[in-house]
Amino acid sequence: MAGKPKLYYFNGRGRMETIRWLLAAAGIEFEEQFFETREELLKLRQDGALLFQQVPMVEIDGMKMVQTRAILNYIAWKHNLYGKDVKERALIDMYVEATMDLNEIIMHHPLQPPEAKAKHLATIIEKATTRYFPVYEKALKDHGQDFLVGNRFSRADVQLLETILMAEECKPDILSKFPVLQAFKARISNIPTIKKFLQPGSQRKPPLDVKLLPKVLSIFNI
Ligand SMILES: N[C@@H](CCC(=O)N[C@@H](CS[C@H](CC=O)c1ccccc1)C(=O)NCC(=O)O)C(=O)O
Repeated sequence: MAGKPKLYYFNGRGRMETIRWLLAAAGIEFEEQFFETREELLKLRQDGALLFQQVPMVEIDGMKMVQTRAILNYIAWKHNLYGKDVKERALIDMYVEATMDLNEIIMHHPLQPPEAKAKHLATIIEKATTRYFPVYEKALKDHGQDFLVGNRFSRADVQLLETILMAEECKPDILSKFPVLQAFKARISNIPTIKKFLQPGSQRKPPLDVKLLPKVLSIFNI
């Protein structure tokens, strides 16, 4: 039996956070190898551990997986969080690709220069409340079920909850016009594996501390 998955990244959310969420939701314990300096990233490269010289990298089932979506797809498929057939998977893919689009904007917020922050935040709020959240609100309202797809817990529920919580960090009342999403958030947050991940002391990471920004920028040579 392979050991626990091992995640290689800096000690922050970035692109690795959704992977942490999905492993935790699936009840899979994982280890983390944080790097603090660019030299540590370069060493991983020199060791040939990074297929495209980038992280996230996850050692799982004898593989050194890279590319966030590939890693997420593998975990979801392996732990039956990807629907019951190809059509449910197609719907799940549409929903999660959209959550990742919104996540991408949100995760880059801390990297914005001070003079661009207000406008960038306004964009996050506008996209979340006019393009993305109305779709999920309607989907849940129309089929009247507990979960987004096939009335069964899937990665779509996990990734939407992660995105909702990140959006609320940007604007605490961002769900004020989405009562069905408010109920969805409470319901999915109460799933035991997710409830545990939301407890203090779990491997869930906080929003990027602005004091850590210079370190992240130097690690990735941005
Ligand atoms: N397609 C791939 C892309 C993976 C990817 O962009 N990895 C990056 C670190 S994460 C990034 C760092 C700043 O951009 C970040 C950090 C914080 C927030 C958002 C992004 C990397 O390794 N940069 C070194 C290099 O590209 O030489 C995947 O989905 O896995």
